[in-house]
Amino acid sequence: MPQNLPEPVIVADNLGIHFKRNRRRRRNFKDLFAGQRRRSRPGEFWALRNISFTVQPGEAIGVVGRNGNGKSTLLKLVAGVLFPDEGSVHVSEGVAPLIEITGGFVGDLTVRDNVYLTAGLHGLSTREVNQLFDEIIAFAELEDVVDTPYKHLSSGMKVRIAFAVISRLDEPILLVDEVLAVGDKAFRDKCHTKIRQLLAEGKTLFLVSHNEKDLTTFCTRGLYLNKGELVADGPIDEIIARYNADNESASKSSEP
Ligand SMILES: Nc1ncnc2c1ncn2[C@@H]1O[C@H](COP(=O)(O)OP(=O)(O)OP(=O)(O)O)[C@@H](O)[C@H]1O
Repeated sequence: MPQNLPEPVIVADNLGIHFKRNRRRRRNFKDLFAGQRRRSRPGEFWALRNISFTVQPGEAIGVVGRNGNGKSTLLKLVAGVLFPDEGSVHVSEGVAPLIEITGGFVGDLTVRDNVYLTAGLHGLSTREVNQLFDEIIAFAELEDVVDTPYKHLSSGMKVRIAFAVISRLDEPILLVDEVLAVGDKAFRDKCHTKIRQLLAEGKTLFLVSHNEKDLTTFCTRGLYLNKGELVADGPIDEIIARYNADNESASKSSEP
């Protein structure tokens, strides 16, 4: 008898996106009607191409790859912050993204207003945010700056409040980019405990990290991106071993 697998929460099918070098580029509304098979123009390069994978609910996936190899771009595509130029990514559940240090927060708004805005955008009512607000601020340990404009916070403080909000959105999929590396050790430990709790509740995790310990602690499966291609998809230990082996040989070949 075939096993009844649950419906996947993320399906990436031949996903690709290209950027223009030396210029920030976002797809505009007109691009949406320009057809799926836009070819790369001069000065453009594929940041990701031919990426296909399926994620089941509750999986914890670590994304590895050297700097600039497309990890954050992949998370942004899953979060719906960027649109693909080729292929598609279908995400069937809500996503809580912690993908940039700003967490999508607005610099001129206070910490308080940003908490209400971000939680509101993810569907929480004002009453629900009222109930969660003190817990969020206490987790972030930012009681003293609740009415300070977000832009005046330090990098570590920004990550604290972003994580505190994002981790309480109760979305089934959590996307975490390298940002946690910015927090101090005590806060990182708190975040790790929270991530463990969310995984135990059955949430799906996508974690981009250069920290092997974090990857092996939280993730069971790894995706290895190299020059914008998905070169390996498998158990996290095997993926890390392959990534390390590739990098050792790369650093040896560049020795004088
Ligand atoms: N908006 C953009 N416009 C132009 N190029 C971009 C844009 N965003 C990313 N890139 C480029 O796409 C490539 C992949 O970037 P990405 O941030 O996904 O890499 P990464 O693997 O997350 O790197 P890191 O480990 O340093 O965080 C890089 O060459 C980067 O410069």
